[in-house]
Amino acid sequence: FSHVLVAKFRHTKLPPGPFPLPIIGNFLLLGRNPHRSIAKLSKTYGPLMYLKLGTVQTIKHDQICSDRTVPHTAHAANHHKSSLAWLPVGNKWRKLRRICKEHMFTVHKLQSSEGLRKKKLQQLHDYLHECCSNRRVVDIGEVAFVTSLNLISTTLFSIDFAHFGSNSAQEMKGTPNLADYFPILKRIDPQGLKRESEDYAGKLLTTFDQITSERLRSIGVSSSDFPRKNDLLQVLLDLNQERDSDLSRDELKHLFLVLIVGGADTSTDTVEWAMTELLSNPEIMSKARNELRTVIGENKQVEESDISKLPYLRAVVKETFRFHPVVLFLIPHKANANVEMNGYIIPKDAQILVNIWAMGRDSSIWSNADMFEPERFLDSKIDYKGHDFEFIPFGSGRRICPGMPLAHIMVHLMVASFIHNFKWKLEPGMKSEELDLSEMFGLSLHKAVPLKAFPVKWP
Ligand code: HEM
Repeated sequence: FSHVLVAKFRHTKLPPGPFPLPIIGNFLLLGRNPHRSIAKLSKTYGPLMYLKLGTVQTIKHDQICSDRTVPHTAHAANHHKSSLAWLPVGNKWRKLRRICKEHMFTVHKLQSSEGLRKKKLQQLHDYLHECCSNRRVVDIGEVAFVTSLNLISTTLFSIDFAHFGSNSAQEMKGTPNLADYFPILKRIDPQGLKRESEDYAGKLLTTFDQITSERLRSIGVSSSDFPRKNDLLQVLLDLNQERDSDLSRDELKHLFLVLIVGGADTSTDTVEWAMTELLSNPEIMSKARNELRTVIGENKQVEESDISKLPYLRAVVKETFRFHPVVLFLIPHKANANVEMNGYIIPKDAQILVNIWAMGRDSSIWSNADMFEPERFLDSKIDYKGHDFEFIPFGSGRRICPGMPLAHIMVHLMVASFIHNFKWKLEPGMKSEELDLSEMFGLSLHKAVPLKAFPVKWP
């Protein structure tokens, strides 16, 4: 195979793309919304395009290679050396993926920890109820973040990581790091993000290690004082004891770090976008709420097994993934050798960005691509499990999101909890058709202006 590539290499060239400026390359073309700028550029240069960003070479294409370009911030606390998200495809990465696939995010393991998540959703409901009684405005993104973080942390180790109304949620939010595109600036660290991440990653890793020590101690003590937990930490410790995996303490804490960081912002932002669209489209909101009323009934909590009985809710979530995918370019992949694509050469070590946002808005794939229409998914078999390549908000193939089964549960149940027993009223003077939909590009694509509204008891 590599011989063919070398031979072809002599006759072919890099994919087309705009002419790069010295040093900064095409960086200025990206602007504040690179997903939109790149989609626009691809109208001129085609679906496979070459961009030079700072000193990193970048290519956008639907086809992928499986290694990663490791961002500057992922070096904090040496996370990149043990992290599922940043390791190249190799034995260590395979071991971690296998543990996630076979022992953590299976239907069976998620069912055993369902009771833990049920409590977190009840807490969300109680908090919304309290805001409703006190006529208090709700920052939907903030509340979704606290809930997402706790849903993940409780699934992992039966512990809450955030509380409604505290700053702990905000402290964990990420900001984009300019240094990722300019390796030359790494030593200067323009935004102080490496230091911040070092601090933040270090604190979390220490916390995870303490939680593990605590659990190991409690396992040795009488079982009536410390009943066995149904969480994934217990599953991993059991595996180690059965010698079915040789996960070191170091690997364990880095695995927890990547699962929390990978899962919290993405799920939060998806829920905030879904709620933004529901509040902007009252008809869609009432269809989704009526379905919940008919299938679940009043004053009954939606359960994980109910998701399969709620086709309209599922269509709303799919449409949110199409219209507002939050991991815009997947997590950038890297070519680990010169690769031929469409007669062009993608050079070894080039960063590969797959513009999921542009795929979701492509009018040659979707009718009324610029409209939020959940109905398009009602009679369609298209799903986001990685087989329908026009719709891959979780990626596809080897690097597909391992947390997708948990994300699927979390996003559906959070949206359902927000709308099941509440109507939502915008702040005085705001109209649904005037809701601000502008985006902020970061680790995951979130709303630039937080969505705030008042819950009102319904009916
Ligand atoms: C709505 C929620 C989520 C979305 C949209 C999402 C999306 C993605 C995407 C697009 C990727 C990269 C795929 C690629 O590069 O080809 C990814 C990777 C990953 N996700 Fe998620 N994700 C979500 C939730 C979660 C959750 C809840 C967890 C864990 C609890 C998680 C853990 C990870 C990890 C560890 C990776 C890296 C996998 C690897 O590199 O091998 N994600 N996710």
